[in-house]
Amino acid sequence: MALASGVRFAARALLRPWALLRGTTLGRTEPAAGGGGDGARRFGSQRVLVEPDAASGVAVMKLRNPPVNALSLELLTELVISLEKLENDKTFRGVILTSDCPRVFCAGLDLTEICGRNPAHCAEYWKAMQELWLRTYLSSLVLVAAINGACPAGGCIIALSCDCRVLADNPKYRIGLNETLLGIIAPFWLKDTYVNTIGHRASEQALQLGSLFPPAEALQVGLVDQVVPEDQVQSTALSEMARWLAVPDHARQLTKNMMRKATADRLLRQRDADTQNFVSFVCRDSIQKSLQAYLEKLRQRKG
Ligand SMILES: CC/C=C\C/C=C\C/C=C\C/C=C/C(=O)SCCNC(=O)CCNC(=O)[C@H](O)C(C)(C)COP(=O)(O)OP(=O)(O)OC[C@H]1O[C@@H](n2cnc3c(N)ncnc32)[C@H](O)[C@@H]1OP(=O)(O)O
Repeated sequence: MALASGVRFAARALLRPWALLRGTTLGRTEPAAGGGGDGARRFGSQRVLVEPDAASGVAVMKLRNPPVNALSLELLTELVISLEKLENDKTFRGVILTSDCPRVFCAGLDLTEICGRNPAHCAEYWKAMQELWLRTYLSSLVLVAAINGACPAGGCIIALSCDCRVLADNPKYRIGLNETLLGIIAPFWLKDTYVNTIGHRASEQALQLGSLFPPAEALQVGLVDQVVPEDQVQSTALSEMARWLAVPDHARQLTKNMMRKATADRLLRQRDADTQNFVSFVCRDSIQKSLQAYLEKLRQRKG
């Protein structure tokens, strides 16, 4: 499914050389764990490990930005590049998105990318977040989220952009859009994605309360599709992938586009306004203070 040319252009313009080169090993391949035949060679970058299996047409894409897979500008950029590489390789039909960090799938936006940063950086950062959402939400691939850890806010939106979600049955692994608890709000396209997944009334309540759902409640509200023992998340994600890949790609892709295009177009039509809105909102003194206080609280928790 071709993304709007504007998005492709934006992606290329966004993927500045330094972001690609800083500590990454883009393009370098290494044997996947356990060897494996042709096509089993890993590739990716410093923060995204891709384990492709050409025989099945499925790749496992692991977020590897310790300690909590906070969505730094580099991680956002590397995720877009890795996904684009797999989409352009017709060997692959599906991607399982998971975490290489223990206990956390993705901690959401890297708050250090917006706390104490200038408006120009916040704008660049938010464009990268928009781009990742557009890439995953509209991907021609089948995306299955194997959620093997905590999944708040920005991490939840990545999981929601996938076609389905498998969550480990650990009460510490909570998922949801908790932005209001930080004193911020989810932008309309996150709200739209939530509504498209769990419905308007459930979204209205969960967004206002900043709800982080434990597995049983996440399943009940429809935020995730399966809750399984932690050691069965990856195998269950593979089984779910097989179910989706049993459908002819073209028909599935056209149907996915029919279901999601209107939501994505809403952002595409007003990307710059959304960016300006984000920058003016997060750069307010009151919001900066709120985010700094939240970060401080996180850092003191271990004390
Ligand atoms: C009109 C609308 C306009 C604008 C909208 C405005 C904003 C955009 C809105 C929505 C989009 C998305 C927003 C977000 O994603 S905001 C971030 C939300 N994330 C969270 O609330 C999660 C915070 N983290 C945690 O709860 C825990 O860290 C976690 C459960 C993930 C893991 O716990 P654990 O005990 O394993 O680790 P910690 O000791 O807590 O953390 C380790 C280390 O990492 C730092 N950390 C954690 N999360 C973040 C983060 N999101 N950003 C940056 N740094 C983070 C933490 O401080 C520790 O650091 P250190 O002490 O230095 O080791």
